[in-house]
Amino acid sequence: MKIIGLAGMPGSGKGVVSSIAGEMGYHIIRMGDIIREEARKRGEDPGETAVKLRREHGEYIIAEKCIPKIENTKGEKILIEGIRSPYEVEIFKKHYRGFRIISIFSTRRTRFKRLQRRGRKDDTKDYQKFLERDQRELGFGLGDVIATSDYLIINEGPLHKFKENAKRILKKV
Ligand SMILES: Nc1ncnc2c1ncn2[C@@H]1O[C@H](COP(=O)(O)OP(=O)(O)OP(=O)(O)O)[C@@H](O)[C@H]1O
Repeated sequence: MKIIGLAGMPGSGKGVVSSIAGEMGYHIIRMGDIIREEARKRGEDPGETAVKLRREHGEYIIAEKCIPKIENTKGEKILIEGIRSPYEVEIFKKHYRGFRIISIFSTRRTRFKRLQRRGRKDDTKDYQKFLERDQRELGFGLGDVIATSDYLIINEGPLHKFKENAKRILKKV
């Protein structure tokens, strides 16, 4: 089984890579979906739930919730989108030899512009709010994950180039 973790700050392009991986036959597991599912049950904001879940059940909780989803997957290729902390990397490495992390980097300026354009429900046009979201993600240890990843894709240029790079790296891993 080939299993890859995907990390990057908000707006860096994780969704783009996931959809390419999907086209290549990967089964996609989104850590964000696990948080959103839990937030819905609790009637909370997903940002709040992400912090609370870790506080209540420890740093490993979101990764642990992914394991049964991975085990129930029939496919041979799995991509876990949205790894945020070194604890999560540790769990996946322990369970799956050969687990690799691909990170995506885009500058803050680029990411803010993209998120303004994307306009998903949790996207903001307020730069201060955007910085707060960045800070929350970094607080989970996302910076450490990116700094110690196995592959890095820089996403500052045109979308088609980024997609080409992503495809090449997904094939290489
Ligand atoms: N190179 C690029 N050129 C132009 N637009 C891009 C590029 N890369 C990504 N985008 C667009 O920017 C937006 C953010 O990308 P995407 O949704 O993949 O980010 P993300 O890392 O999944 O963000 P989040 O963590 O907030 O979900 C999307 O609308 C995407 O289509």
